Amino acid sequence: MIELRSIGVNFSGRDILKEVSITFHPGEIIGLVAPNGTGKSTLMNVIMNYLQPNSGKVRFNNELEYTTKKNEVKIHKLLSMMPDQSDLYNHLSGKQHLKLYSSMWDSNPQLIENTIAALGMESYVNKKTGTYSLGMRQRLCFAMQIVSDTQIMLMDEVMNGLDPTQVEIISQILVKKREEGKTIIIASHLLENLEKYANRIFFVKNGNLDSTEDIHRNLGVNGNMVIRVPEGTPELKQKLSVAFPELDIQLLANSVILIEFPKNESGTLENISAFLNENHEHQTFSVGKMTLSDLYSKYYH
Ligand SMILES: Nc1ncnc2c1ncn2[C@@H]1O[C@H](COP(=O)(O)OP(=O)(O)OP(=O)(O)O)[C@@H](O)[C@H]1O
Repeated sequence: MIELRSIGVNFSGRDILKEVSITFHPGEIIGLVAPNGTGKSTLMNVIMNYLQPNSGKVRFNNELEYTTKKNEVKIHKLLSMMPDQSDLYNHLSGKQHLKLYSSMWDSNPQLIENTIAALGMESYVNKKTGTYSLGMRQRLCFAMQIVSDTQIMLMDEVMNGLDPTQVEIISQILVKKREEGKTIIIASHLLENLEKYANRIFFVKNGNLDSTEDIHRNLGVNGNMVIRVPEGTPELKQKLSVAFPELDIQLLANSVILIEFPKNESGTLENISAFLNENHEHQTFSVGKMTLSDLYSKYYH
């Protein structure tokens, strides 16, 4: 269990984290989501004690804090941060890296073979990592953390550079680790993927961690539906806003227009469909439940 108590981090007069208080439990996958440069890595660095916060404390399992070097050693037995690809030694093989992590955390050596098999690394794990592709290096970094078998695992962009099959395999391993009672914190920009396995997701904004549950409630968008109009233009958005002033309508950077409406208002859907058919020649549009990406666009708009 990790308890963050009023964590504050300030860089050059800018609050990156503001009095953040939150508890993460065993058997939970936590998703951290935010635009680049918002504070996700900063939060992880505070949990690792790579960065001392300006205020507040982190407490582990109701007893341990970073008050002494001895405590730090104890905490780092419970905790691991997924290594970065730049941490790999090009002259060592994947297997040597796995053995290193296994011995550093004194975990069950059987986990090495199990993880190699689960991630399909058999064909290259004995080769030097200097010969690996980006995806192979990323898989190895993930495997190293899995082999460490720590109670708490922090992962920054775990799915970086992985193909869809690998993303699926790693997602399944994460779910399995959660079932074993691990606490896993993942910073990711792959929202659709995160939504599949995260128990709680937080958006970081203005130094705060806001749960998507709270955001749904506060924005009053629970159960809302969304119409997505591809190839939207500022003119079409303007026309829609005039015709439906009561609705939230956004033109996103990728030229998609998002029109949000409450689920039970089928009349609204019919009116918008009719309007689009009249004003948006030869283009299709789709209707669906509001996704995490939609919420993200709305929240960071
Ligand atoms: N040691 C530091 N000194 C000064 N500013 C820093 C330091 N570390 C991070 N920052 C700043 O704090 C902000 C948050 O950085 P952070 O690395 O936590 O972002 P992030 O959300 O993880 O971004 P990304 O998605 O790009 O990884 C950024 O503006 C960054 O420039």
